[in-house]
Amino acid sequence: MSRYDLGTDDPRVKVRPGKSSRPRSKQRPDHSKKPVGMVIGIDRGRYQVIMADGTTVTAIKARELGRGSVVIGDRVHVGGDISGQKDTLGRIVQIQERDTLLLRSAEEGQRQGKPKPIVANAQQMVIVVALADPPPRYGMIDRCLVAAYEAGVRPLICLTKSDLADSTDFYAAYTPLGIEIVTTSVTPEKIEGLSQLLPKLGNQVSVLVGHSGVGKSTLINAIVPGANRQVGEVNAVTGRGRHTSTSAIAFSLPAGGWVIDTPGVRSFGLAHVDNETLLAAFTDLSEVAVACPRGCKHLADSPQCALSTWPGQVAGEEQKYRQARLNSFRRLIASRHVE
Ligand SMILES: Nc1nc2c(ncn2[C@@H]2O[C@H](COP(=O)(O)OP(=O)(O)OP(=O)(O)O)[C@@H](O)[C@H]2O)c(=O)[nH]1
Ligand SMILES: [Zn+2]
Repeated sequence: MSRYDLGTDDPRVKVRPGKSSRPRSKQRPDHSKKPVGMVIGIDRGRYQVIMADGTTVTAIKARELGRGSVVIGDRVHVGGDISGQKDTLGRIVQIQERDTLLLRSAEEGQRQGKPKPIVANAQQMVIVVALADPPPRYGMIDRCLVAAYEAGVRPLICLTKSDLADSTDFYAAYTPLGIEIVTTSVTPEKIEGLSQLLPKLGNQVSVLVGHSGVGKSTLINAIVPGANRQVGEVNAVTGRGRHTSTSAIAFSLPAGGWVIDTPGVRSFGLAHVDNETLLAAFTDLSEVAVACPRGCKHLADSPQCALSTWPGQVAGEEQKYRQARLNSFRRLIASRHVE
C-alpha cells in the first residue's frame, strides 16, 4: 500500500501528499490546453497578448516562469481572465517552443552574464541604416548581421534618407554578400521606396533594429497607420535616442504581418557567438577561410591565415574593399573578447 493510499472512501479524508514529499515541478498542471496568443507588448511587468480571435489581453506572468523569460514575439498559453475587458488580467502560464530567438550578450562594461533574449519567433531582421545623418556604421551593420544569422533570422537592410545621399557605394559593398537591400526616404514633402519595402514585410514577423536617429520611428509611422511613434533628434548629451526607456512593441501591418520595434536595442553584444558562426556571417570571407590551417583563429597574427593575403590578391578599390571587410571581421572577433 502506498503512503498516500489511505484505503478509505470517506470523503472527509483528503488524499494529498505531504508538503515536501515531491519536487514542485511534478505538481505543475498541464497548461498546454490553455488558449494561445502572441506577446505584442511588454511594459513594467504587464504583457499585451493578442489571442487567436484577435482579442488583446493584458496579462501578468506566472512566477515560476522566471525573470525576463517572456519576450516580445513569444507564443504563450494564457490562463486567468482572457476576456480582454478593462481591468481584467490574464496570466501567462507557459511559453511555446520558439522558432527563432534573437539574443544579445551583456552590454559592454557590464559583467558578462547569460545572453539576454530580446525577440522570439521573428523571421526577418530589418537593419535600418541611414545613408546620411548619421552616416552608415559598418561595424554596427556587421554586428546585426551576425546576430541575425546566429538567431536564424533572415536579414534585410533598409536604407533610409535617400533624399540626403546616394546609395551606390552601399549597394556595391553589400549586394555581393547576397543581402537584400531596399531604399526609402520619408520626408514631409515626399515618401519614396515603401512600395519596395512593404511586400517584404507581408505575412511574417520582422524585427527592426538600427542606431538612434536612422529613422526607425519615421518608418514605422509611415507604414503603420496610427502607430504614433515619437520622432526626434538624438540626444546630444547622452548620444542616445529618447526611446531608451520605452519598451519593445509589435505593430500589426494593414496588409498582414508584424513589425517589432526594439527601442533601447541599438547594437548586439556577440560574446555568446563562436568564431565559426561569426565567420559564417561573412560569406565572402568564409569561402577564403576554407584554405586556413585547422583550428585557425583568423586573427591578424594567426600563422598562415588565408584571410591575411586575400586583400593583396587584387588592387585598387577592390583591394580597399576586401581590406575593410577583413578589418570589420577581425574587429568583431576582438570586440567580442572585451565585452
Ligand atoms: N531627410 C530625411 N530625414 C529623415 C528621414 N527619415 C527620418 N528622418 C529624420 O531623422 C530624424 C530621426 O528620425 P527618427 O524616426 O526619430 O529616428 P529613430 O531611428 O526612430 O531614432 P530613435 O527614436 O532615437 O530610435 C528625425 O528628425 C526625422 O525627421 C528621411 O527619409 N529623410
Ligand atoms: Zn584563418
